[in-house]
Formats: sequence, structure tokens, C-alpha cells
Amino acid sequence: MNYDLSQLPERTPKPREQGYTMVMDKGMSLREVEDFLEVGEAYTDVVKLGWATSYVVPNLKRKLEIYREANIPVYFGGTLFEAFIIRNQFDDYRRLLDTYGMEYAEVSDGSIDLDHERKCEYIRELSKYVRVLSEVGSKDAEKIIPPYKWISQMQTELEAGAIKVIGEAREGGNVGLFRSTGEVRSGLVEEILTKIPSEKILWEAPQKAQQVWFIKLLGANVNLGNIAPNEVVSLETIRLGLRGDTFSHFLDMDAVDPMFHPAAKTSKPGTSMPRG
Ligand SMILES: C=C(OP(=O)(O)O)C(=O)O
Ligand SMILES: O=S([O-])[O-]
Repeated sequence: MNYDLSQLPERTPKPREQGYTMVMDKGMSLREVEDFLEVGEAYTDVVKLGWATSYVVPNLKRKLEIYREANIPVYFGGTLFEAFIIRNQFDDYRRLLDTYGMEYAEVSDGSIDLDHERKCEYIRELSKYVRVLSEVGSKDAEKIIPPYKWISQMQTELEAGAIKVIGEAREGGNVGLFRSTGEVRSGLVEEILTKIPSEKILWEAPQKAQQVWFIKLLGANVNLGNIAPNEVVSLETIRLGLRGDTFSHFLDMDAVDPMFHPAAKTSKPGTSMPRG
């Protein structure tokens, strides 16, 4: 960090198992990746090449090399996995992972109806070769999966070998974990957390209000995903309580200047905490 500041929540150091930031690259140029890494490298744990953009982007090999040089693992979006599966090309998908030297893969069923036992077989098979992130939740806003199903799918996918389970939100943050307005399905999240340890879950939370909600609930080291590359530094400040949204959240009120104690605030108007 550039200077000292007290009372910050402790962030897990890289390589992290917890406190993950998963960034979504939906087609950045090589130069954009380099620029992004200049500021985002320290705060990025894994990059997803969104859905099937890896089929289309030029210079894919070089792009993967640049991320590799920065020690940031990359995986192809789950939609690409689904695009191979629906075409009966699972063996081709495995070869693709091999050809590009991928160390991570996502197994999802956000756009297809996949028998759950079969999904677990794919997780078991791929986890022999790569670290598997499996995703629960549909991309279809009409398909509301009840909490008990989220939980049983997450449990069985972790048992099948997934290192983490991803909660679906899409790039917009308006399905799966969220309502169409972007509001968190808080009852769903709280119910999931009664059964699945939060360090095993990577919550897709592309909108700032969603990131804030999870950080307030689960702390600075919650795993968050589908973060836009140009939001990574902002997210880090929110994790640290250095943006208005979480400004007071991590402070020990006994250690702050008494002028800013809530009691002082009510008795002396005009000395309230600055918002920023
Ligand atoms: C993020 C998305 O999907 P994937 O996990 O396939 O990248 C999406 O469809 O918005
Ligand atoms: O919709 S819920 O689970 O808050």
C-alpha cells in the first residue's frame, strides 16, 4: 500500500483461498489486459473469459500468456462448456483445455437443462485434470430454483470435486442470486450459508450495491465474482472500508476520535462523519 492507515480489515494474501476477486474479461485487447494488470494484478485472483468470448477474441494464446506471466489463473466461461456439451463434444472440450494449458475449468448449466448426476460426473472427470469451479443457478430469470435445491446442488458438486461453487448472477447481476431489479435474494443467501461454508462459495456480484451487501454480511474476505476489470480497485477499497458504502463498517468505535462517536454526533450537529 502507498501509506499507512490504521484499523483496516486484514486481507488474505495471494495466493488466496478466500477473499477471491474473480474478474470478467469479456474481450479485452492485449493492451487492455496489460493496462488492467498494471493496476489490478494485486487484487485479482482469477480471471474468467466471459461465456464463449474465447472463441471469438483474436490473440487468445498471447492473452493467456500475459495472464500466466502475472500468475493469474484464467478459465473459460461456463457457457463455453455448455456449448460443447450440448453439441456432444465433451472430449473436444477436454482437449481444448489441454491445448491451451488451462488449469481451471467451469462446469455450469445456466443455459441448458443438464441432469444433475451427469453434471457431477463432468465435475468428477474434469477435476482429474484441472481445478473445477462449478456454477449453480440458471441464466433464465423465469427459472426460480428453491433454496433447498441450491444447497443440495452445491453440496453434491463440492463432493464431486469442485474447489468452489459459483452463485449465478450473469454480467448484469439480475438473475440467480438476485431479483430482476438487482436486489439480493437475501433469504436464499442466508439459507445457503446455514449449510455451505462461505469460503467455498464464489458469489457473482457485478453491481456495487451487491458487492457492498456481501462485504457487510461476510466481511472483507468474501469471494466475489463477475467483477468488471475497471471496478477491481474500487472493490478493493470497499473491502477495506475506504469508500462511503462501508466507511464505518470495520471501525472499532472505541478507537475512533470521540468527536465522531454516534452519541457525540447526535448531541453536536455538524460534526457527523464525512460521506464519500
Ligand atoms: C457471465 C456469464 O456467463 P459465463 O459464466 O458463461 O461467463 C453471462 O452469461 O453473463
Ligand atoms: O427471495 S428471498 O429468498 O429473499
